[in-house]
Amino acid sequence: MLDASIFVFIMDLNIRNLMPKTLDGQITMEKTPSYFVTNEAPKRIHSMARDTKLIVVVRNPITRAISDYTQTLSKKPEIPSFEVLAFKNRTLGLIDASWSAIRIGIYALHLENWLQYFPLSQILFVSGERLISDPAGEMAKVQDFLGLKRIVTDKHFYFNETKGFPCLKKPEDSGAPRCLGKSKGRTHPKIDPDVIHRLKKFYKPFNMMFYQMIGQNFQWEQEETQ
Ligand SMILES: Nc1ncnc2c1ncn2[C@@H]1O[C@H](COP(=O)(O)OS(=O)(=O)O)[C@@H](OP(=O)(O)O)[C@H]1O
Repeated sequence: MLDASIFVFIMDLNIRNLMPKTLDGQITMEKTPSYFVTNEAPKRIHSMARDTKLIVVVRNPITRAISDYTQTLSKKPEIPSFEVLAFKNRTLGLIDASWSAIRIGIYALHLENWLQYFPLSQILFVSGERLISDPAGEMAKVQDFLGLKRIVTDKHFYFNETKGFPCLKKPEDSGAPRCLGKSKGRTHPKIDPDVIHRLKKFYKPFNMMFYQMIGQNFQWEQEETQ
């Protein structure tokens, strides 16, 4: 994940100059997880290319927070537990919304910033859950959104039992199947169910606001979270 300050620096250099040249009919894609939560990003991207199509992968914010924590933990094993970091005051049940792992999942808040510059029709929200359970279905939506022929289909994926995730088959060439790397799909630590319960209450109004803003309901409230 690109650090937000490095990202802003690259934007200042004018990212267009860093992109590969494209021919007519080709699309340039650029991916940085921190764009969505960087305040300056929508304004700068809009001033550079207002017709940019934006794709945002979202998953249950609680799972997202645990995933984020698991990633940090793998680099800094000495950090406090998730349960400790999640609260400002655990006795009062006060969630620490300034902790980035929690704050990033307040999708409605970040989206508000983007909607000042981009219409909803230019933004596709991809379900992180369906990207795992039905990667071809989710990729069909991505291809449609980008105005591409549906080249990537279920022929291209298989479920890898060892990885526990879908991987790429590469049916058209002789290349070996390819799964995402070790840093994707890590085992999450078990989190105290009371903390999960508190986080569900915390995120519910923000999730509702988000569903209303985008006219799409991800039903994260119905999920078993771990
Ligand atoms: N096919 C496949 N293989 C492996 N992992 C998959 C796949 N599809 C989605 N995921 C989920 O992607 C999560 C990692 O994505 P990141 O958020 O770290 O990506 S990034 O920061 O945008 O680069 C990662 O989160 P963790 O499970 O917490 O590691 C996965 O749940």
